[in-house]
Amino acid sequence: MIKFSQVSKQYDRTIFALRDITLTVNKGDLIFLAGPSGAGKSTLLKMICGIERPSSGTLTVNGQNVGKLKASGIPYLRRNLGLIFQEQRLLLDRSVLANVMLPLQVTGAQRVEAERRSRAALDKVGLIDKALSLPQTLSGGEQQRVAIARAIVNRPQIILADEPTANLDRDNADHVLSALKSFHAAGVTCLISTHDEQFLHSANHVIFLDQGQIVDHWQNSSAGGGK
Ligand SMILES: Nc1ncnc2c1ncn2[C@@H]1O[C@H](COP(=O)(O)OP(=O)(O)OP(=O)(O)O)[C@@H](O)[C@H]1O
Repeated sequence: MIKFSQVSKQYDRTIFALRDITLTVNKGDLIFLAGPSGAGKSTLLKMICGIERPSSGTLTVNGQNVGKLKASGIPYLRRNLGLIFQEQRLLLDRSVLANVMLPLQVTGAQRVEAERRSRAALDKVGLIDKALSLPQTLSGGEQQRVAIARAIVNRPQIILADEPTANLDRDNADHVLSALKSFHAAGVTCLISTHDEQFLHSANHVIFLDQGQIVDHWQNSSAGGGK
């Protein structure tokens, strides 16, 4: 589904954000990316959705070679991706429901259908009662769950989440984690970067990055996680 073959990314001559990454993500995987600040976690996620391109090596996502995609091919690539990135903030002057409906309206869905699906997405993250509220009246954790609803409303095959629990308290972080796990349980492939020990504690599949390289990769097929 996602295949990195000896992929490196240099932002300039001196900084290797990623170095010689070889990695396969299979359909239905739930993978956490861990590692210190600057390790390359965000860069890896940004390459999968075409925000950044490989400097060398080959990256394919659903059979598409990301390094060779024209700019006009990027929206097509992202059609199958649900993105949860810090930079993609909610529009503060629109209701929660309107925010979640946006991706559907961009792809030309009928308003009634867009609203029905958006309400269903909000229901899944436990926020249907906030549909008509403005985002700033919600807590940080609730806003993050709205961002998750917006990311999944197009029924993506893959969710990419960059530090989805950053700045959240334990309760809200747990809500966010369980929302993501429920999409994984429904068959969605998830890649999640995190510093959150609690996330990692319950994880079955973790890739550790340091200075742009994979330094450890562990996978436990039984429930409960651990090395
Ligand atoms: N747009 C950019 N231009 C130049 N250098 C960048 C850019 N984005 C990231 N870098 C550098 O690339 C390296 C990897 O950064 P990246 O954001 O991928 O790490 P990270 O593991 O996600 O860190 P954090 O946990 O702090 O978010 C760092 O040295 C960073 O300074």
